[in-house]
Amino acid sequence: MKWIEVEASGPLYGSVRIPGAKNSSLALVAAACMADDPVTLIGIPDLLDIRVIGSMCEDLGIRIARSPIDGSMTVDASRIRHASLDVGKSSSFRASYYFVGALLGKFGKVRIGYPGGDDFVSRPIDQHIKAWRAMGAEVFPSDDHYEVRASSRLRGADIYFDTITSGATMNTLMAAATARGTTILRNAARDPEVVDTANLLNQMGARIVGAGTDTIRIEGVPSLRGCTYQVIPDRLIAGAFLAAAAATGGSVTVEDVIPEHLGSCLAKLTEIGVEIESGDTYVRASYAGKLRAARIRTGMYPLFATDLQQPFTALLLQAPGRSIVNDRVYPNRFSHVPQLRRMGASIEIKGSAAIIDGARPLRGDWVHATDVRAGTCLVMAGLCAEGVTRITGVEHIERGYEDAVGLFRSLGANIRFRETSGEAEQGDFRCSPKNANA
Ligand SMILES: CC(=O)N[C@H]1[C@@H](OP(=O)(O)OP(=O)(O)OC[C@H]2O[C@@H](n3ccc(=O)[nH]c3=O)[C@H](O)[C@@H]2O)O[C@H](CO)[C@@H](O)[C@@H]1O
Ligand SMILES: C=C(OP(=O)(O)O)C(=O)O
Repeated sequence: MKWIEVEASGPLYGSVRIPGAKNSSLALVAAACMADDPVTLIGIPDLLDIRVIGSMCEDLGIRIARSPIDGSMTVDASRIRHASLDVGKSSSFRASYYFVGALLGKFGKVRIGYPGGDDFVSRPIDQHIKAWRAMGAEVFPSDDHYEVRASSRLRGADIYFDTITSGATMNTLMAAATARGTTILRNAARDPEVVDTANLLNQMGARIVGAGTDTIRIEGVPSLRGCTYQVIPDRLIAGAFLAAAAATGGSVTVEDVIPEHLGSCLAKLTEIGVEIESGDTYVRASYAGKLRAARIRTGMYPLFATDLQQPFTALLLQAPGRSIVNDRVYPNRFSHVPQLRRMGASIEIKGSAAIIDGARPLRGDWVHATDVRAGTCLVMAGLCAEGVTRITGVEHIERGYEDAVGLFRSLGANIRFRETSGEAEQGDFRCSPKNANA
């Protein structure tokens, strides 16, 4: 068994270089598979999901190579043989559905496992399906996988998304890039990851305008070519480190970021009383003597990201008074809350909101991370708690961070991996990991 052990470490100080964005990288690697010759992607993080994609691609005859010099990834899909993806692999992460958008045009048929990834009770893909159907494809569900088939070349369509979804917007961008005619996406997501995907596709020869606004127009082209492209920095990792700086009373600079991508995050930090300084490619967050309670309501970009609500919950646990964190994107995304309660936090869930009474002492315990951002939240809580916090569910944290432990350590955090080959020794732990969800 593997877990992360965290102890109160005092204020975090220093700088971290922010890696490439996971949520962009997942789409960019799939998009790169559409080109007739190699695409080199710079800055793709070495994450679990990316490694699974690599192995899945190799099954299809796509060659993936990492440069030993700069870590750039070259995707060579010139010899792709089919689009029948391994069901187990494609079901182990959320964004496998991008391979439908990417490969449907070329093969007219994609077979793939249902999307996995973090479980927030409900994560429908009805808007992806709506778009594929509008472009002339049909979806055939089976027990553990689904198949999407189009009997002729996909055709451009006028698609209105019933809800703003980054996944369906990016997926449809890929499908439309080589479809016949014009596609218009209305009520499209405006996330930086959408713009990043459109920018890569355009560099591969696609004709996409309007990415970053709610209406995107795509003129289909017959084929796409290779190029070299750099992924954007991970705004969610950057936001989490800025929140961690404030929660521990320290000062952290995130480097190699695009500060504009952090607009709502920085606004909230300022509201909470954190001092922010930013330049062209960096942001520094510093504790300014006092934290203030706040209200946070998540929404799609440029609103406050649902992926930042958990780190901000850990921050607000340190702010005196009552804070309210309302998740409008995933109303059930509160698996971190019972874990924080085990540590002594006063948090109640009412509907889609977590009501936090802050500045109560936290104590270390065994806790379990059920998703990427819950893991970050628990690490932050552990840094502020008395005693030792032991976090299981490490594999979820590793889905989002190449080296979470190393990055926190570089800022002075008392944090390390622990591993036993068998059962934990009796008396070693205050509660067994199996009970950590209680
Ligand atoms: C791999 C990846 O990029 N994951 C991110 C992506 O997930 P993902 O792309 O899955 O999330 P979406 O942007 O699609 O979801 C946004 C909202 O739309 C809803 N929806 C989505 C699709 C659909 O067909 N029908 C539907 O109703 C969802 O339930 C959610 O309420 O954006 C989420 C919201 O910013 C983030 O939390 C995830 O980290
Ligand atoms: C929810 C997330 O990831 P995924 O969509 O891949 O499950 C996340 O990155 O916070």
